[in-house]
Amino acid sequence: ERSASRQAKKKVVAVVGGGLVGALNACFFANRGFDVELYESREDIRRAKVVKGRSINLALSHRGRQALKHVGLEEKIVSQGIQMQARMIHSLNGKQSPIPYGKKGQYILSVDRANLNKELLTAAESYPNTKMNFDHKLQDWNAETGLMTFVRSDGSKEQAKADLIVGCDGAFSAIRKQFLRRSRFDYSQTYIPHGYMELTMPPINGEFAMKPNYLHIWPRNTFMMIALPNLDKTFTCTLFMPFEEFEKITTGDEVIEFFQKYFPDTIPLIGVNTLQRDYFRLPAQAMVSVKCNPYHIGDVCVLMGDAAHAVVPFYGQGMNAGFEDCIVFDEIMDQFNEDFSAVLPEYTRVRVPDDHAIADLAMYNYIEMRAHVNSKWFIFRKRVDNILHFLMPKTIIPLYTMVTFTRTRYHEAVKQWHWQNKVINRGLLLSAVGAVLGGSYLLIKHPPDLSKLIVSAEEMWDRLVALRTP
Ligand SMILES: Cc1cc2nc3c(=O)[nH]c(=O)nc-3n(C[C@H](O)[C@H](O)[C@H](O)COP(=O)(O)OP(=O)(O)OC[C@H]3O[C@@H](n4cnc5c(N)ncnc54)[C@H](O)[C@@H]3O)c2cc1C
Ligand SMILES: Cc1cnn(-c2ccc(OCc3ccccc3)c(C(=O)O)c2)c1-c1ccc(Cl)c(F)c1
Repeated sequence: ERSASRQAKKKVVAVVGGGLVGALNACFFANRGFDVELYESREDIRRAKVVKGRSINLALSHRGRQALKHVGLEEKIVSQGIQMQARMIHSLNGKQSPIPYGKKGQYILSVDRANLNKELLTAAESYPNTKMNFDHKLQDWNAETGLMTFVRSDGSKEQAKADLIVGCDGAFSAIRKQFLRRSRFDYSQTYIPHGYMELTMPPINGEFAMKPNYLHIWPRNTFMMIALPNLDKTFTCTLFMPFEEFEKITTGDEVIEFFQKYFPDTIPLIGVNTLQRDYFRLPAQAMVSVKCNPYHIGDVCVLMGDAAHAVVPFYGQGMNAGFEDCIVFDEIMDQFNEDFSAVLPEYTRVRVPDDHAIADLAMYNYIEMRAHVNSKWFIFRKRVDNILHFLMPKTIIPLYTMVTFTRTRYHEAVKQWHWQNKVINRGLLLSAVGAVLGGSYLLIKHPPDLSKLIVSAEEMWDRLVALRTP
């Protein structure tokens, strides 16, 4: 009877959304001994027949790896990823310039999205206290009672209750809908004018078409393209371009014309037919940035991952930020002894500033890259970053390094970056003033003999004229 009462005390946590963050979160809560009910609208992607489509990949970096480490999955996922040890910047003339991230051993990983999701679902399912409910699309839920209504693909409905509902149902979250009906809930969403399209770069003679251990980037201001390697020796290229530009390209010839103009080196690597086939396979997809606050309702519901903060993909941090949400929540559960009425408000207080900061940083990167960044500028900026970091490793840490290779809180990385910019600008100003003062001192101290100067200038002019006269 004691065990029954203990059994009765076990709380039920409903994780809505079995994507990357939901599946990982199920592991975190199952690890704590909760009864976890995972609800996912899609069928079990592990059972779906292997459709040899395009493999979509993502950049996994430190924050995401730390979350995987918490549930013992880091080694497994890292072993199935491909290291990208530097950026490879492709110039218009075909020149490739590798730029290290900074220190040796600092690399990001290209991981396959579907494979990662499957591994996380399998890990969640391995806990005896976790139940997987596929083909369960949340339709509505009640913030007072915690009662959820799910609809199945056969049209039938099911209801379920939980002590805690964790909304991990992505950028267009159904869980978040209830939040929107409540007062003092801040919400903003921004669609950017760019869309994205994924293209596959096949192997050439069974080998990678380009060097595999790099994040390949073609920065062309308005147009940008990146390529991440896959285990099957293909690259998944993502083309970012304004929708109005996508709409101008309507024929196979126009695709080649466009790539000839902006990404000429990729045509022989992707192949004309593959390029024309892939380009028209799917329309360009939209990118949305979502910010909201608070992330919780009472002690009943909390949002995590894209449901809480969808970010534009120009920092490669969306999944990493969502994975870090899981660690932060878990740490607060320890601090407040799993008391949801204290944990949820604290999670909002701690996490909102950081997720808003990465949303802003990703948008800043998008605007900066769209406006200024071609290959020369990209190379210049990153080389300056690396030199300053080398000269003053404790004072100047590139923003990308803080975001990608540390768990510095996102909003603190932004503060540090602003402070560093001030120091650098002040340093530049001082050295400019010093040069002017020093120069003028020398001119006053040792005035040049102007007559000699004029003679030598006249002599130079005569020589130039002589050169030009046949
Ligand atoms: C082009 C592009 C490139 C990106 N590149 C990177 C990158 O390099 N690195 C990185 O870290 N991030 C990247 N991201 C971001 C990353 O994809 C997302 O941050 C991540 O997928 C968020 O995971 P999530 O689980 O919160 O949401 P999702 O992955 O969207 O999962 C949500 C899940 O909820 C389910 N669901 C939805 N509605 C319901 C419902 N009503 N009931 C039940 N289930 C529901 C969905 O079926 C899905 O399985 C990129 C995003 C894009 C668009
Ligand atoms: C998937 C992924 C992982 N990281 N990054 C990333 C993003 C931005 C970066 O710098 C911005 C900058 C360069 C030069 C000047 C200002 C800002 C760097 C970098 O520093 O290498 C790396 C991406 C990515 C995603 C989309 C596009 Cl379009 C892209 F190019 C890269």
